[in-house]
Amino acid sequence: MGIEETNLKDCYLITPKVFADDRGTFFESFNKKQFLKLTGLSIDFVQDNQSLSQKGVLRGLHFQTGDFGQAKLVRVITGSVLDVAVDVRPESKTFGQHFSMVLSAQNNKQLYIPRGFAHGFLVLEDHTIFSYKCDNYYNKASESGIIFNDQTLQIDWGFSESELIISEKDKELPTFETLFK
Ligand SMILES: Cc1cn([C@H]2C[C@H](O)[C@@H](COP(=O)(O)OP(=O)(O)O[C@H]3O[C@H](C)C(=O)[C@H](O)[C@H]3O)O2)c(=O)[nH]c1=O
Repeated sequence: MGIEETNLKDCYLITPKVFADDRGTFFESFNKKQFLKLTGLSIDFVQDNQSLSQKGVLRGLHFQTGDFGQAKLVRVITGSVLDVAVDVRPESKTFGQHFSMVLSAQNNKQLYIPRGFAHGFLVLEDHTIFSYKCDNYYNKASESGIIFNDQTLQIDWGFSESELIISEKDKELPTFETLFK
């Protein structure tokens, strides 16, 4: 497993070791001991989530507040997404900065997103299955988020807004300024 820290402290890009043979491929999608050895983080995931989306769907930017914050290990099982993690830790040197990366069934890359980050992704092809592990349970009352086209964050999603499929809930998300300034 290869691991590298992104421009955002504690946010890691992981490339699993893939074993290929004439049947296909195999890789360990998570190994707690290896993860601790390479990051120094002892993580206990308690919930796995999965979503299926068509091309143009944008989910996020979401996070849970306070004690209900979630660290996530995200990956794509089929298809591909542009995945985006935003540092929303006010005390962080990279507060308000983001990291984006294409995660796909081809590159098998995963992103570890610590608590205190907002997360979202844009789906790049139909029938994309997105799967992720969370270290805290879903808590609807603590859900928060930032509007995808936030002017402060300036995230380049690569799609025009007319092409996007976004939930009514996500269309109403507040701006970064409203939440943090
Ligand atoms: C997240 C979640 C949702 N739900 C229920 C609530 C809704 O009735 C339904 C769809 O939820 P939502 O529209 O929030 O799903 P996404 O837009 O994919 O939300 C996720 O999208 C971004 C990218 C994330 O990183 C978050 O983990 C998560 O917020 O599933 C649950 O029952 N448990 C859960 O953990």
